[in-house]
Amino acid sequence: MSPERRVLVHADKETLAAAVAARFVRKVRDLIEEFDEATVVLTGGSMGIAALAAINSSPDRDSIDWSRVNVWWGDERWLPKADDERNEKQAREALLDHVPLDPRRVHAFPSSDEGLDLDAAARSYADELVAAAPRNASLPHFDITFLGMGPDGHIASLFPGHPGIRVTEETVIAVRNSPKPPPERLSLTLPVINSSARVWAVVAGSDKASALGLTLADASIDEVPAAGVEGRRRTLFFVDGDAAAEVPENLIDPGQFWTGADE
Ligand SMILES: O=C(O)[C@H](O)[C@@H](O)[C@H](O)[C@H](O)COP(=O)(O)O
Repeated sequence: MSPERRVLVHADKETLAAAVAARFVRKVRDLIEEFDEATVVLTGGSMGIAALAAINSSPDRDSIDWSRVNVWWGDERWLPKADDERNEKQAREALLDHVPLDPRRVHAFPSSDEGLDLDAAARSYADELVAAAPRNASLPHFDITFLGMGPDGHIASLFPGHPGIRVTEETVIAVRNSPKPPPERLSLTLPVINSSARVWAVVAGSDKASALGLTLADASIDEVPAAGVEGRRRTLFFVDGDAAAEVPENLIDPGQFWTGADE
């Protein structure tokens, strides 16, 4: 495992979500102070949304200047805009609707009721990424990319055994036949996820233990997509005790007490 990857274990889902929230608030505040903005990429799934809800209930939530935060998504479920299962809708309800974001900085994936087909929607989000990229770059600078992980080791909508995990020429892909409903989705590709300065994977539950163990043992990305995740500066796996069951002892950081030079 790369030395830049760390596993931080927390007792249960609640303390895990609260720890992620505290670190997020601190880091985003620092980024805005230093660079005048911060860019985060959100995910769906239970822990991705639980982390957002924990940020919302953090006593320090309002210490962030939310008008300087840029929001993107790592993947989206191909559903109508108002569908309760859309990652965007869940993120809005958990956090985004409760903080004073600048709507022009919130970049949701297209929804299935906007008149685009799935492939056109992927191209449209790819164009949006290019449009937001600084000069001489092809992607925005992502500071923190959140990921959840499925029991099969999928991240975003990159599933084991699907060709999407190997796509490097595109930034956004249309996903069909997803084993996790709904079958049609949109996803950033692995190189885009890994372009992020920090990747924060939030993983809880005993059903994730085996995939997490394989991820940290550098399994093949065709079998365990999460094994390919690596932020440019730091990759943190925030996990609960149940998910950590198959993580070798020597890879477990002194937990929540670890603070790197750049978190
Ligand atoms: O749209 C989605 O479903 C996700 O973005 C997906 O990648 C999710 O993060 C994992 O499946 C983990 O989800 P759970 O935490 O619910 O297991």
